[in-house]
Amino acid sequence: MEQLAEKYDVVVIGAGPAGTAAASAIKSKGQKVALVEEDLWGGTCPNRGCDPKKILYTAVEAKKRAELLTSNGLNSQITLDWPALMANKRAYTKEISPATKKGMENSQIQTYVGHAEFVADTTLTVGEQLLEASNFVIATGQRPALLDIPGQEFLKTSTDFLDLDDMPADITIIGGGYVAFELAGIAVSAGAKVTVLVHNSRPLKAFPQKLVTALVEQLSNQGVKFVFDQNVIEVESIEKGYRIHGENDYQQDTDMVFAAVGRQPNVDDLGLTQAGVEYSKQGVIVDRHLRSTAAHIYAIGDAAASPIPKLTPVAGIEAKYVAAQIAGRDDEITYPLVPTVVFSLPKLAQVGMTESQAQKDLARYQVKVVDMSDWITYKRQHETKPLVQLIIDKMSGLVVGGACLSMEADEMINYLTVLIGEEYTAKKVKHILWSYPTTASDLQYIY
Ligand SMILES: Cc1cc2nc3c(=O)[nH]c(=O)nc-3n(C[C@H](O)[C@H](O)[C@H](O)COP(=O)(O)OP(=O)(O)OC[C@H]3O[C@@H](n4cnc5c(N)ncnc54)[C@H](O)[C@@H]3O)c2cc1C
Ligand SMILES: NC(=O)c1ccc[n+]([C@@H]2O[C@H](COP(=O)([O-])OP(=O)(O)OC[C@H]3O[C@@H](n4cnc5c(N)ncnc54)[C@H](O)[C@@H]3O)[C@@H](O)[C@H]2O)c1
Repeated sequence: MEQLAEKYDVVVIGAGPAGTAAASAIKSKGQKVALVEEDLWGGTCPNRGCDPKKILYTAVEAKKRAELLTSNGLNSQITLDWPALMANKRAYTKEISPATKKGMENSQIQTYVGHAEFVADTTLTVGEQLLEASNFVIATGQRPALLDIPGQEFLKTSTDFLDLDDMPADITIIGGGYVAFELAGIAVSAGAKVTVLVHNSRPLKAFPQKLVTALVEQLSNQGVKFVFDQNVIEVESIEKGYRIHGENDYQQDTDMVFAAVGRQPNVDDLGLTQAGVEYSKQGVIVDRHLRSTAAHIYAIGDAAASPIPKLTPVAGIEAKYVAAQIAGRDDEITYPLVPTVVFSLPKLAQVGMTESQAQKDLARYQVKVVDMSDWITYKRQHETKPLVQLIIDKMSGLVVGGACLSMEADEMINYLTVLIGEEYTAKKVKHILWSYPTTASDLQYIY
């Protein structure tokens, strides 16, 4: 007997920040919505990404700030208690999945547990269940990429790191992006010997060279060993831990190896071909309306191959946009400025025009780097070489891009996001009465 399909206006696949926000926004517009999740409700960010990382980082940050004040007013030696810190993290994350699912159900969103797979362009299966809808939203996110090398099975990922029972004595991280720099900072602070293997000589490529070089220097001073221009070709299991083999006879033994070499979209086992949805290595191919090649199927968040940083606030904006599109709006998506922070030691943040974009037109743009070491904020904290970089449009005099390396970079970048986005002139910034002495009051010296 043929199985009857449950019918919805919209089925959303994936209950991460993108999918939950989309389902809520679509429901609030009066549509009948189902949301499918095969793993943890809430997705990557609160379960194995931003939030657990930030919980671990909060202790790391406190330790770092205390260390900077040692001999300058603080005496005690602070060490991280990894198992207790992990218990603190788990106390937070264990509530996320059930609470998120319940929250969706309380909003009258129909929830399904299992793997969604299209069987036609209007129908998908979740286990034995058939779901039919007029519109679909693919919000399936990404998973850590691994390396296609012998010993691939020994590689751990950021997900494993953020749930380690104990911090190993010696870890190696392969990669030179966000994850590598964040995990390195946490691990070295927790007492591990850390090696970062980068396959080229330019880590954190999207960030300004000078600030990245300063970050590498500061992490190195804290004990992180960076090895550049080294391609890993094999990971071998040995009696105690692993032996990493690289090109040119490079060899190194370690207790645990983490791959931090990017993320790959969860699109390959979704039955997309049956639905007429095209995809690439970057994710579901979408137009400026976030519509896939099947016009009634949208893709948002990390699963979409849109040219915008893959971050939680971006997923949220795309979710609300798609809900409005499904409800009848037809404008192209526009993004506000997207600030981004690498939570390392110290933090590295950026917003707006980048250094490499400015360098293509130096007749128009000025790149200005300011060393903030002598300012009260950084003197009192005893920070090593805090830097800020501004990109200034010489024609208008406006700041159009900013980057910052310091323990205050996350807050500084939020201020810059507002000032750049709202096109504040230097005169206007200097006219604002900021509370003093704070990160915000430093803005008057930068502009
Ligand atoms: C270690 C780490 C740290 C990060 N830190 C930050 C940060 O500090 N700030 C920031 O803004 N961003 C950060 N990010 C990025 C952020 O987590 C993502 O951008 C965000 O989670 C994307 O949301 P999403 O809903 O698109 O995808 P996800 O959160 O990945 O959710 C997708 C969901 O879809 C489900 N799914 C997949 N396939 C199917 C299927 N076929 N059927 C049913 N369900 C399916 C998955 O199980 C998952 O729950 C970090 C990421 C990582 C890995
Ligand atoms: N604070 C944050 O906002 C935050 C934190 C973590 C992750 N994220 C998100 O997750 C994404 C993934 O982070 P990530 O660090 O894994 O990726 P990434 O894209 O930031 O960096 C990947 C790194 O791996 C290197 N690499 C690529 N292929 C390689 C190979 N075959 N061998 C060796 N090295 C290789 C790249 O050169 C690069 O240095 C980020 O782009 C971001 O969207 C955000």
